[in-house]
Amino acid sequence: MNFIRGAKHLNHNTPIKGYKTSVLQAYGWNEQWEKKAAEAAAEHHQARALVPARVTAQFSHVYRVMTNEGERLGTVAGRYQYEASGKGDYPAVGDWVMAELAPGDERVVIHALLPRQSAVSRKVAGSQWQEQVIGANIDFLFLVIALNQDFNLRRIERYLTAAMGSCAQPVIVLTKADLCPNPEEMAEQTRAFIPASVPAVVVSAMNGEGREHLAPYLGQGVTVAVAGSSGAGKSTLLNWLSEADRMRVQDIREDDAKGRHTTTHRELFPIAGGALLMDTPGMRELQLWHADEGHEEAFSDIAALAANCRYRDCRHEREEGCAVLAALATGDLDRRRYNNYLKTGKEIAHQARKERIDQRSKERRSGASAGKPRQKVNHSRNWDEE
Ligand SMILES: Nc1nc2c(ncn2[C@@H]2O[C@H](COP(=O)(O)OP(=O)(O)OP(=O)(O)O)[C@@H](O)[C@H]2O)c(=O)[nH]1
Ligand SMILES: [Zn+2]
Repeated sequence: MNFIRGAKHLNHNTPIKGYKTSVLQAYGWNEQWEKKAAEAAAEHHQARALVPARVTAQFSHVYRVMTNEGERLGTVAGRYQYEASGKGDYPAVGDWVMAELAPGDERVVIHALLPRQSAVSRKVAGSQWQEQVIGANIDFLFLVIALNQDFNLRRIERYLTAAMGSCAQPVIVLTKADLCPNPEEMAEQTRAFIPASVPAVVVSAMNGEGREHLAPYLGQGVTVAVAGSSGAGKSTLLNWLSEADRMRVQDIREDDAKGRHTTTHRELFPIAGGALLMDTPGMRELQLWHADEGHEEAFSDIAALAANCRYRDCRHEREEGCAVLAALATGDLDRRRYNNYLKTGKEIAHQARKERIDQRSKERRSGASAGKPRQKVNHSRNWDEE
C-alpha cells in the first residue's frame, strides 16, 4: 500500500514561492502541491488568474473552499462540467483545486482539479456503476474498531480491503480500551492478523488515553479521515482529537473572516499539532459501502443455511420451507445474529435504493444535456481557456 511519501517529513517552515500561501499551509499546502499547480499552469496559458484552494465541504453542487484569502463558496466552471466524464472527476472534500477569485466576489469558480494523491471512493449505482469520491488527499485513514463485543478480525480485514486502492495509509484504531480487560493482547492479535505495514494502536477516546499512539499520524498538514461501524466511537474520537484545539481553529476562522465571527460547516478542519481531520457523511458510512460484498462473507453460516430454503428468493422472514427460520426455531442459529443479518441486509438495500433515487433525480435535473457527447477529462488540461 503506497501512502503519501514524505508527508510527515515536509519542512513547513520553507517559504513556498509563487502564491501567498500562509493560510493554505495550515490546510496541507506544500511543495508537492506547489509543483502540481505549477505543472498544470505550465500546460496552459491561462488568461485568468487562478489560485489554489482546498475543498473543505461539499453540498451537492456547491463547495466550500479554503483559499489564502479565506473561506469561500464555489461552483465548478461550465467547461469543467462539460469535460467531466463522471462523478469521480468532480471535486470532493480534501481536493486541491485551482479557482478564480474575482475581487469583491464572495463566490469562486473552480476551473481545475489537481491530480489526487489518494482518494477514498465508493461505487454508486445508477444507469451504470460510477465512482464517487468521498474524500481526497487523505494521508491516514483511521479505521475505528471498538474493543468490545464488536471486535472482529474479519471486519478489520474487510475495512482493510475497502481502504486498499485508496492510496491512503490505513491505521487500525482500537478504541474503548477502557471496556476491555486486555487491550494490548487484542492489539497483538490484530497485528498478527494484518499486514506488517499497517499499524494498530489502542486508545480510549472517552478517557482521553493513548493520544501519544496517534501522534505519529497527526503531524502538521497531514490529512486524516475516520471511518468505522456505527457506534464504534468515531464521533467520540473526532471530538477528543479536535477538542484541544478549538482555540486555534477559531483563530484561523477569525483571521479569514476579518474579525467576523462565523460558524461554518466544515468537513475538513485543522486540529492541535496542525493535522487536518476529515469527517464526511460518506466516510462515516464506510460500513455500508463495503458491507455489500462483506455481507455474504460475514454471514456465511446463514448463507449456508439459506441454500436449503425452499424458495430461491427466500427473504428468511416468514416464508414456508425457510431453512434459516427452521435453524432459528431449533436454536441452532442465534437470534441476535439473525436479527443482525436482517438489519444489515436492510441497511444495504436502503443505501442502494437511496443511491438509485439520487442518481435518477440527478439524471432528471441534467436531462437537457443528456444527449451531449462527453469527453474524458484530462485534469491537467481542463483549464478554461476562454
Ligand atoms: N467506554 C467507552 N465508550 C466509548 C468510547 N468511545 C465511544 N464510546 C461510546 O460509544 C458510543 C458510540 O460512540 P460514537 O462516538 O457515537 O460512535 P460513532 O462511531 O460515531 O457512531 P455513529 O454516529 O453511529 O457512526 C457512545 O455511547 C460513546 O459514548 C470509549 O473510548 N470508551
Ligand atoms: Zn429462507
